[in-house]
Amino acid sequence: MTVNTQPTTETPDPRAFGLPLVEGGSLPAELHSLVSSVHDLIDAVGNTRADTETLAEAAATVRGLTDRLDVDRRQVGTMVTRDLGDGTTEIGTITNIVAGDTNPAAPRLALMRTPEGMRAEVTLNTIYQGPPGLVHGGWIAAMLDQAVGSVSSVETSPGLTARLEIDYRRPTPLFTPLEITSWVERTEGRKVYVAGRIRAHGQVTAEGKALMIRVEVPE
Ligand SMILES: CCCCCCCCCC(=O)SCCNC(=O)CCNC(=O)[C@H](O)C(C)(C)COP(=O)(O)OP(=O)(O)OC[C@H]1O[C@@H](n2cnc3c(N)ncnc32)[C@H](O)[C@@H]1OP(=O)(O)O
Repeated sequence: MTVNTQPTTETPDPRAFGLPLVEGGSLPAELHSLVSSVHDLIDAVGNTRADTETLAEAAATVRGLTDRLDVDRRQVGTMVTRDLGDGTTEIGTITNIVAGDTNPAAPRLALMRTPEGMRAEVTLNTIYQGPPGLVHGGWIAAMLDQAVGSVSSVETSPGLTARLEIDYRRPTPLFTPLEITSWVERTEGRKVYVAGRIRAHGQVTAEGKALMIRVEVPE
């Protein structure tokens, strides 16, 4: 078995595959503000006990806004650059459910590069609830998938998750700062073995191990 411990960095340009690429810094402040407002709206809708008249009025208002916004859609697969805090950038889909800049359902997980791999802090509201007051187990897996996928992409080259294994060590609380870290353990050709961890109050709540398969880019 050949073990390559010196990953190569080669990020293909998505435009070569017909995918639009947007500079993250070029997204207007008004769009960020809209995404943030709709994020808060989702939380409010999920928890409201408003009277039926208010609910009906809100539904009509939201329907009207949807119709106004849904006139000029981005192409599916639109990519965006994101600053990783160390002078490097990564490229990901703009509506990525975990980290997408324009996805109001995303918790805005901003992974930054560290000497060990990647790290993010996030505090989750009831949009991500599974058991009472706790983060949904599938969402924990989604966040770890993103964290390991991102570190694999940045430290080697973009790939897809072939295998993901999660150990749920303790309940992961809502409304609590969570620290998410990820790192590359080793690479073997196209196979990248990665791992990640979620901590709350310094205690590990979940750990993940994954196998990423680097995408073969045609010449
Ligand atoms: C870009 C910016 C940051 C992005 C972050 C994104 C994070 C989110 C990541 C995701 O959620 S990806 C979406 C979920 N994953 C998928 O949809 C992948 C679906 N599976 C596939 O498309 C293919 O199975 C895959 C590309 C993973 C592999 O297919 P290939 O045909 O390219 O590879 P192949 O099947 O020949 O396997 C290559 C090697 O990996 C091994 N392998 C593949 N799947 C495996 C598996 N499940 N378990 C163990 N080993 C596996 C396989 O045995 C082989 O080993 P050897 O080279 O030693 O022979």
